Amino acid sequence: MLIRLLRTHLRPYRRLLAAVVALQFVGTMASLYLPSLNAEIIDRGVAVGDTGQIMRTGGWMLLVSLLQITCSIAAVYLGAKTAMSFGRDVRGAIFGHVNRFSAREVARFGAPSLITRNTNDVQQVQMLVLLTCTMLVAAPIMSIGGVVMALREDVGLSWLMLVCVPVLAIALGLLIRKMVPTFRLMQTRIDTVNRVLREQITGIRVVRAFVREPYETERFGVANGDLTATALRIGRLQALIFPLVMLVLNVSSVAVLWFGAGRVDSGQIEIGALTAFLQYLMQILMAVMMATFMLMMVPRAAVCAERIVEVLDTESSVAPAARPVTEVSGRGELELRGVAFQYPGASAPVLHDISFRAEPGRTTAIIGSTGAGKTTLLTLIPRLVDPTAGTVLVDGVDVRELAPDELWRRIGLVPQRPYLFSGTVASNLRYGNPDASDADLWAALEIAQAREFVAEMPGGLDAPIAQGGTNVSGGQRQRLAIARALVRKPEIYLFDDSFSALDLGTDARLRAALKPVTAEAAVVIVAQRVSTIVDADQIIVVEDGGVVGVGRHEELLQTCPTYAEIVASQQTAEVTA
Ligand SMILES: Nc1ncnc2c1ncn2[C@@H]1O[C@H](COP(=O)(O)OP(=O)(O)OP(=O)(O)O)[C@@H](O)[C@H]1O
Repeated sequence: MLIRLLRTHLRPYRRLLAAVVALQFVGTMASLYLPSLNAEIIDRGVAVGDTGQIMRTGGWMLLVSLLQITCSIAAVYLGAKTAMSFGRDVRGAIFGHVNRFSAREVARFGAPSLITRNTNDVQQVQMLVLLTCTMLVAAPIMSIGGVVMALREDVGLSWLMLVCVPVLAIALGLLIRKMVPTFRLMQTRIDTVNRVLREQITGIRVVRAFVREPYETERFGVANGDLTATALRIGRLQALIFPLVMLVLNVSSVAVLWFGAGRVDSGQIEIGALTAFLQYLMQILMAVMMATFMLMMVPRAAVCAERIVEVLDTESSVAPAARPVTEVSGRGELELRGVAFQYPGASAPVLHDISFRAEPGRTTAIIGSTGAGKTTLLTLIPRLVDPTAGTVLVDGVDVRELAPDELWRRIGLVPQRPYLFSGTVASNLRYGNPDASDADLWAALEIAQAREFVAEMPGGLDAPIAQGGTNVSGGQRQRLAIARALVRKPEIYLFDDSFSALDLGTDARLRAALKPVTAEAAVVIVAQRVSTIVDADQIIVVEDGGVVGVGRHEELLQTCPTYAEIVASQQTAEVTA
């Protein structure tokens, strides 16, 4: 998965990567050259008092150092650029893919996990790319080159490398092996913290109303504590890495000096060569450490890549047809034919054998007890989910065959719990029609009975709206959502209990104002209140997921006991109230 993700999303940066590799190569070669120049300056210059040699070799050292530094800086910069671009592309790909998900896939992953995958998980893989860009070439060249150069300086001390390098590699390897199982747990625990945090923030009013702060604090404390415990477990092991490397480096230095001193005394090696040998050994050990860091990142990045690819590989259950219909003639006639729907994991369908037709210029109302399946039914029309059986047709075309844009262009949905985006009143109203003029917005607000309160808001159309519309009342949010749908001028209006938060007078005025605007459109209204739908051209009575009555108000009072019961219960409630 990791390789696949890297291959796909690093492909556009092949040239950049090639430049990083080339710079790394030159920079590392320069690093490898420096200790031998060091040996030369000591043995041929300092030891024999040859100032000319010191100047010449010193000059070379300066040039080589400059080259090494320049290459390193450029490689790090270009490596970071590659990693950042990679991260941006993967985040964009996930965002675009999730955008096409149906409610089913979103529910499967859960919003907090989708957010973690698109942020923290991408960041982990991005860090691996950054580290790889910085060390992929440097580590192997430095270790192999270091061995070759060290042997050139003194073969007699080579056995020291055979001891120190494997000791460090094995010790680091053991540490990493202990860390790997914790990485997956770490990502899952980040998911959990995000979930609890999100629930607490979105449900803050309920938390307050039910005085559940202590409970929520404890719940967050547990999730937070678990995450910290996992991070600490990794941290404890990581904390051992640096001291371990330092220990091996120091012991190796002492060993080289100990054994090297004897060889210098007996004239088998010069002092400069001994210094160079020591530097090469340090370089090799540092390269081993760099490689270890990279290897340490790989398992965590692999877990994250797996989680990212899982999202990217998930096909939307409402994916468009291979050859979608892009042009449909008609005015937006809606038809449901034998539609059934079952939620994943549910034991029985929530809707079964639903058939009706909603014609342009007519209002179709759907009424039924709570939980009867009314909202579920509406979600099938714009393909938020697809039916498990039967067909939804718009102008005679199965919505699964229609190009998504063509379908959504025709539909204006006002959901039961409308969502407003952070921005302004105007940006929310223009959400489905960015070209709408201010006059269009005010006209829609007038119909939605929202003109007055928007005019009173500081800034009017430019008044700020908080994320989710939390700075306006439930009824105002509903009216803004209705205005947003009106600005769109769709052919099919779907109102899901959109008038429930309005008082009876506003409800009646709004419906009266809607009539001329929606005269040409097919209007489907889900409602709880009989008064909202009493004059509908057609009322569909839904009970336990099935249609138990179709007709006008008076007709249904005679023919449909469920409807008569709903009407009677609401009349009784009014009288008692
Ligand atoms: N995401 C879901 N997963 C599983 N079951 C669900 C889901 N959403 C709704 N249901 C179930 O489907 C049934 C129909 O729900 P739906 O929201 O469509 O009813 P409704 O008629 O709109 O109710 P209300 O009038 O209270 O809004 C209910 O029993 C509900 O518990």
